[in-house]
Amino acid sequence: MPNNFIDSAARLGQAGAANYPGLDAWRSLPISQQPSWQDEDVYQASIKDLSSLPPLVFAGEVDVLRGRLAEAAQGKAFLLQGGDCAETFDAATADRISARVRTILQMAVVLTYGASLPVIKMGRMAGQFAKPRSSNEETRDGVTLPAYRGDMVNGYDFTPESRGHDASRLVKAYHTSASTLNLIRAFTQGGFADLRLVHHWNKGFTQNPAHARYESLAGEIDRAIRFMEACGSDFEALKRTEFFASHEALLLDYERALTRIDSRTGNPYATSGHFLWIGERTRQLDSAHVDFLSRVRNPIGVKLGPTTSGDDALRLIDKLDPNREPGRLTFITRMGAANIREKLPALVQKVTDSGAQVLWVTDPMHGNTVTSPNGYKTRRFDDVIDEVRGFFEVHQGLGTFPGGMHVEMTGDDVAECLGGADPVDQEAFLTRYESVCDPRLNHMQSLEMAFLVSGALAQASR
Ligand SMILES: O=C[C@H](O)[C@H](O)COP(=O)(O)O
Ligand SMILES: C=C(OP(=O)(O)O)C(=O)O
Ligand SMILES: [Mn+2]
Repeated sequence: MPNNFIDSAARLGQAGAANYPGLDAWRSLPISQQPSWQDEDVYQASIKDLSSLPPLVFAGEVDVLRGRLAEAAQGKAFLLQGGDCAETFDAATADRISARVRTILQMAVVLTYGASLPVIKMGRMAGQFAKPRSSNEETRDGVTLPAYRGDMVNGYDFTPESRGHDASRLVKAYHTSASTLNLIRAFTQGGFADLRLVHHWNKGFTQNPAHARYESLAGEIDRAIRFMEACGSDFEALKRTEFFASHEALLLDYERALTRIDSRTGNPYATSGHFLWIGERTRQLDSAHVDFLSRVRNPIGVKLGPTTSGDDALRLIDKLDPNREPGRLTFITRMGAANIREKLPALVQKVTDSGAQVLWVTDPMHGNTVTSPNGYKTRRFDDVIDEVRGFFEVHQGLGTFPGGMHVEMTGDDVAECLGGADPVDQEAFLTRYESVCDPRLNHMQSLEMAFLVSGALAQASR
């Protein structure tokens, strides 16, 4: 992340946020997917703590990201957004975080090299701790308990104690986000992301076809760097990289308590992450989530599923991006491979005709979830790739820019999605399925996807 934001950090004030007009309007609007905290005192104390803790991100960084996303909306950059479906407190370790960051860096290199286009790197990381669920409850062997809603709300263990909604977890989520972000900043600014380590990022991952292909690409990059160095170029820009943090803005009490006023501009910023998105389940026009996110200056996203109409999209633009500011609003479509070619064109056409310039991103995960015959929530790699292909085809057909990709992935060698070049089968789920919510692409499947997308992106950016 850029280093020149100390000033805005000092200026981000909590005092002003307490009375800022409109920031609490959401409280009187319909709201869904919120916890029922079991202890009011713990809840009040947690919100008080969060309100006085330092911001996790700074307004200046958020503004930089808005600028980068504006470039993507104009076809001059590509957004790569990836990470766990649900981060957990236990997995916030150096090894797990570095594997994920490395995988995103590797995917970004593949995309940048293949398409000659800047790639904006963004983790579903350092705050992705709250989950919307289809059902409030989960039943196992005749026992029914509250559903797991992310580590910010309750525990994954299937016991009544663990599944109770405990507001002290809000504060733990903040601190876990802070330490995750600290490590990400150290990695991406402190030498780990130096492009001269392009080979090194591949170390420690299992040998597989994508690994081998990556090695050969890394060799080409090495040669190009050595050539440029021999020509006397100083590669300061290659030594570090920007990396942004994002999560679904689901628990509005948490988001509101971390909202601060930037005294440079007097505008409110959600400081829990650089980029926040509204989920498919909470994007109703007159809902609390849409209202709250309409009032912060961060770039924001909205997930759009297959039932979204062109009018829904236009109304969301009017509410969330009334000034039609490129970079402000990202539509993350998650139609499903079977629907995208049929449903996406009308949506994109309507938005384009309205003159709005949103950033279009594909989430090829959430419309392609199935249950495996042996009972695991999974996705077929081929369906995921098919949705990405459909996304590129639709945009190519309309002359619009396919500006990014949003994936649930990890740097670990898990078995959660079926298929890939070194195919994962359902038997592997028995020993290597680790996700507490949705299935993620493993390291190799993530790299493989980057290789498949880089060709399509090269064509789109020509
Ligand atoms: O990540 C997205 C949702 O939280 C998740 O897909 C919901 O899953 P469920 O249908 O098992 O509740
Ligand atoms: C909840 C999620 O997705 P969606 O809102 O698209 O279902 C998610 O991204 O984890
Ligand atoms: Mn998910």
